[in-house]
Amino acid sequence: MWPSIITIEKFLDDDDLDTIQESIDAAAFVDGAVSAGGGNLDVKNNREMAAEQPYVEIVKLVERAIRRSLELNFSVFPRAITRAIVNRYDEGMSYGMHIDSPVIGFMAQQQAYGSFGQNYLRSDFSMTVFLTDPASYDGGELTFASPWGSRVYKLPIGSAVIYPTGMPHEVTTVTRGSRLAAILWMQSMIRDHEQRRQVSDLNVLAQELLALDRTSPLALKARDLAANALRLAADV
Ligand SMILES: O=C(O)CCC(=O)C(=O)O
Ligand SMILES: [Fe+2]
Repeated sequence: MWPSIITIEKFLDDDDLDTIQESIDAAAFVDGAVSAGGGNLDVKNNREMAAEQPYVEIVKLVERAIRRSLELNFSVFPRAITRAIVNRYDEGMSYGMHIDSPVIGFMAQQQAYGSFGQNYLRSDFSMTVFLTDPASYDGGELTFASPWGSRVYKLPIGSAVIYPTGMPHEVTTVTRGSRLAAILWMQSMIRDHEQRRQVSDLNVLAQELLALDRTSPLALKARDLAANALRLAADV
């Protein structure tokens, strides 16, 4: 069964967003074709931030936000993440229905960093962090062809959506303004979706019991169970 699509409100805080806006204003953008994977070149029409200083600042903030998000860590259990891409869709741009590469780096024409096979990452989850106020653009909806039907996401600035990477998705044409987002891929410590869900439920339960009473024997038992379940399942 597919894992569900997760949304995280205020994934980035106001300070992060202020710094990011300064970086965006200072940045140069190049053709997004440089990172089109697995035969998606024909449907990809967007731009992405050049790999220069303002971009490095954004990558740092996004990574810090990943580390501090309990919700993300206890649902994805990230083992490795790609560097974020900051993409941009101006009026008339879109990314047609596609699926992302199952292994980032594998058969990549443009991004062959290092020797062959280095830096491969199994993409269990994809993530979009919205960097534009939705009132300032029309269109640009991240839309999934999910097993539960079509699902549309156009979230507030600073919010994020995380989805299982195999799920077909598109970004519809922007018809007014510009839509910017940071996107990245994550490999989970736990490959199997059902097993990951179990470990996740246990860890969330333990957190909730500990929040009620950090010293209750029940909470401590749940903590140990959750930790041991993760230790058993984690492939690190
Ligand atoms: O901009 C987005 O929200 C998603 C972009 C995307 O699907 C991709 O780059 O593979
Ligand atoms: Fe995609």
